[in-house]
Order: sequence, then C-alpha cells, then structure tokens
Amino acid sequence: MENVGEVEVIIPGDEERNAPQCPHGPAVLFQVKSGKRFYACSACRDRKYCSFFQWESEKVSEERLHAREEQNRLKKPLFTHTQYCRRFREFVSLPLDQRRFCVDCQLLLLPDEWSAHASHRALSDDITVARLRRPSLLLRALENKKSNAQYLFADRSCHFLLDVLSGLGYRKVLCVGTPRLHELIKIRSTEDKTRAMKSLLLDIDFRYSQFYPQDEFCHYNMFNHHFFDGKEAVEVFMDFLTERDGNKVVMVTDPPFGGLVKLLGHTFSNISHTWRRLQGNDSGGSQMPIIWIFPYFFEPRILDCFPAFTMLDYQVDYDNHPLYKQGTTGRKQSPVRLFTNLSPRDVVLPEEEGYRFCSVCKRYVSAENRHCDVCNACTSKNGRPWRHCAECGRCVKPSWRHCSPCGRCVLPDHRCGQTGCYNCGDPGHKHKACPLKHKKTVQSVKGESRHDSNERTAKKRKNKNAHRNKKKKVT
Ligand SMILES: C[S@@+](CC[C@H](N)C(=O)[O-])C[C@H]1O[C@@H](n2cnc3c(N)ncnc32)[C@H](O)[C@@H]1O
Ligand SMILES: [Zn+2]
Ligand SMILES: [Zn+2]
Ligand SMILES: [Zn+2]
Ligand SMILES: [Zn+2]
Ligand SMILES: [Zn+2]
Ligand SMILES: [Zn+2]
Repeated sequence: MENVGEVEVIIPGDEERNAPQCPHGPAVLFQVKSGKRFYACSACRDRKYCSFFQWESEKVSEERLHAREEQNRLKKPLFTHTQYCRRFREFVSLPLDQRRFCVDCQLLLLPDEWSAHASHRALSDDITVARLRRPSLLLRALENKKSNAQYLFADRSCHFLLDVLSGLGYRKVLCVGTPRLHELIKIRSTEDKTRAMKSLLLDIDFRYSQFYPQDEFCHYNMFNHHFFDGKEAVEVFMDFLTERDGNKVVMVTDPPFGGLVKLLGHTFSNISHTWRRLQGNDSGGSQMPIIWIFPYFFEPRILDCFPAFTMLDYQVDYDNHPLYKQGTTGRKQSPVRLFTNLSPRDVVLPEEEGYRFCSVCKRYVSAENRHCDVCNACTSKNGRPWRHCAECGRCVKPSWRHCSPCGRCVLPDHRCGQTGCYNCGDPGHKHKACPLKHKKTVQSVKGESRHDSNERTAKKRKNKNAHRNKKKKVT
C-alpha cells in the first residue's frame, strides 16, 4: 500500500455497489498499475484518519468483520440527529447564564452534563440566539489538511455568491460542504422575508447537527454520495431537490481541495440526474445549475467531468486560509475560482473589484486578463496578464520564456534539457516517447504531491490546445 505510486479510481456501476464499509460509508475501489485492486476510504486520504484497507479479492474473516463493525459504531456521533435537535431546543430554553459550550468536545452542554466536562475548556459568556445562528464562528474550523481543511468564505465572497444567486431567481440552495453559505442564507432570510431563500446543508462535519433540524442539515459524504442517516435523510434531500411553485434549485459546492476530482464529479452528476428525474417533464432535458468552487489549476480535470462548465475569473476569498485571505498588506491572489454551468454572462462580477465584461468572450474577466486576438479568448487563468507565444501557439504565464531546446515555454531557470518527460515526470525520456501519453489521466492517490500532478495535467491539456491551434493555422 505504501509504494503503490500511481493509482486509479474505479467508479462502480450501480449494480456492483457492494463495497465494504468504513466509518465514512462504502469504501472506494482503487486499481494499482499492476491491475490489482483494493478498497480504501473515500473521504480520508491520510491513513492516520481512516486506515481502512482491503484487497478486492481478500476473504475477510468473521472476526475481522465484527471488529470492523465495532470500529464503525465507535466512530459514530455521540447522539443521533433527533437527539441533537431535542438538546438544541432544551439549550435555547435555558437562561443565558446557563448556556455553555464545551470547546474541547465541541458540544453544546446541558446543565446536568457540566460536571462531566468540568476539566474541559468551556465557553459560557453570551451564547445568544444570534451567536447560535453562526455555528461556523462558534465551532473550531477543522484543520486536517489532506482531507478536511475547513476554509470558510470571507463575508465578501459569501455575500457576492448570494447576491448572484438571488439575482438569478434561485430560491433554494443545496449547500454541499458550504456551512458558512448555508448560515448566511438563513440569516438573510430571517432579515428579509420577501427575498427568502431555503438552504439544505450536506456536510461530513456532524457537529452541525447540533444547530440545524433534519430538513436543513444532512450528515453526508460527498466522495461516495453517502447519507449517514439513511433513508430519512435521502428523503429530505429528494424533497429539497423537487422544485414546486417555481422555486428553482441551485447547488453550490466547495469541496476540500485534496479530494479526488473523479469521485466528486461522479457524485455531482449523480445529484444532477436525481434533480432531473424529480422535475419530470418540467426540466426539459436541462442540467441542474451547479457552482463548483475549486482552484484554477484543476480546470482540465473538472472539464473532463463536466465539459459544458466554464471557469469564471472571480477569486474566492477565505477567512482562515493563510494564503488566500484578504489582508492589510493587500490580498494575495486567491487561486480559487467558480466552475459553473450557469451562463457566464449572467454571473456579473463586481466592477468595484476591477472585473469587466469581455464582449467577445461574453463573460466577466479580471482587470488584467487581456483578450488575446490570436487565441481569441481572455486567456489568463491566474488573474495576471498572460503573454502570447507564437511558437507555442498559445498564451503563457508572463514569467515563462520560450526555450528552443525544450520546444515550449518554461520558467527561465528550468533545468534545460534535464527536466525529462513533462507528461509523466520520468527523467529517462521526452514526452514524445512517453509510454503513458495516450493513457487517460489518473489522479494519484499516494506517492507524489497532488499539486505537481495537477500542474502536469494542466500542461498536458495546454499542449493539446497548442497542437489544436497549430492545426487551425495550417488549414
Ligand atoms: C473547503 S471547506 C468549504 C467551506 C466553505 N468555504 C464555507 O465557508 O461554507 C470544505 C467543506 O467540506 C466539508 N467536507 C470535507 N470533506 C467532506 C466530505 N467527504 N463530504 C462532505 N463534506 C465534506 C468540510 O466539513 C467543509 O465544511
Ligand atoms: Zn473512512
Ligand atoms: Zn467536554
Ligand atoms: Zn475575451
Ligand atoms: Zn494567445
Ligand atoms: Zn513558447
Ligand atoms: Zn529548456
């Protein structure tokens, strides 16, 4: 398992859904280069957080199955969602001076539980109803980098998203991994009842069950489309997706950036299919409106899953991200963008932040994203002005220079001629001789850094585009 190198995800057909279960629901089938297959956790890429592993062909003893079931049981939340709701009602009926939140256990405490948490850090001042409406401020943001870093939207980005969606007439938002957006929708809807929107949050962070009733939150895993509370939760989800009285639904998702795109794509198409089925004849074969928030260098992978999506230039800001937050020294540019099947011209980006409309591309673009007449597009991906390279036949980052020996634009200080194959990274051959060249891209699971492999895939696609452009010019 440790030295598996590149590994491919196998998406099961509906008929073969008998994967073993880890605490995060059905495990995912992966395939090693040699063809051998194994099951591993869908949600945690780090074995430290979920060590589930089983070869596909492995016979698991009764004893191990029991131990596994016991493990799964132990990992369950302390209370059921129904119990959490009852506790919440009791909590808000308490006078202010009896409201306590255990910081260590991340739990709203009832008075008869105080003694059991006596040695824990507690928060006891002013847990008002207003504060309870903002659980994302009360809860500690999860920090597990590989699978569950909880980067919360800055107000600027959150309000922007909501203004766009409400302006486009959406009345229901399916929030997949966007607790702060969910929270803001609810707050806004109590403040302005005329433009009220509904929201359903699907998130793996069950701490939110303490604050929201069953029709507003489902404990959910977006990597295997698993509802932890079974049939009841699925019904809530289906009911939410059903549009009645012209109340249109849109989905907004901001998955952890380390997640496997292929699995996410599979889940989101699944949700979209369910939506279409539920609208019956009314959907007219249309797609469920989706906004998928993810870094720009994942564009090729997202377009592989959803070719009709467009990446918009809007830079999403986070409150608690060390790199992407707007700071006093000026904002480091966030690499996070919106990928969507909404019509790009309808998503008006704020002029006061410098975005402008490109009438050729028919979308709003960053201030410095110039329209390239040769590519016939606003080509910058990172918000900085890109430069057209005639030899490559495409626009490139401004810091890159064309290198003749390498036959492409590269960073000036690259190890010329020694970089090997930029398709697979092997120093022993050039990309033209790459044995993996025609193989479908795999997103590695272990071994190399995710970012490196993303960059490489992005390069591959850019190269493909360059070829296409060259061909165009010839004909
Ligand atoms: C990058 S954060 C996005 C938060 C969002 N920016 C906000 O402010 O509302 C990722 C979110 O996805 C959730 N998440 C992580 N892994 C998940 C999984 N496997 N299934 C469902 N949700 C998950 C996290 O709990 C977190 O809320
Ligand atoms: Zn797991
Ligand atoms: Zn405690
Ligand atoms: Zn343009
Ligand atoms: Zn160009
Ligand atoms: Zn070049
Ligand atoms: Zn070179």
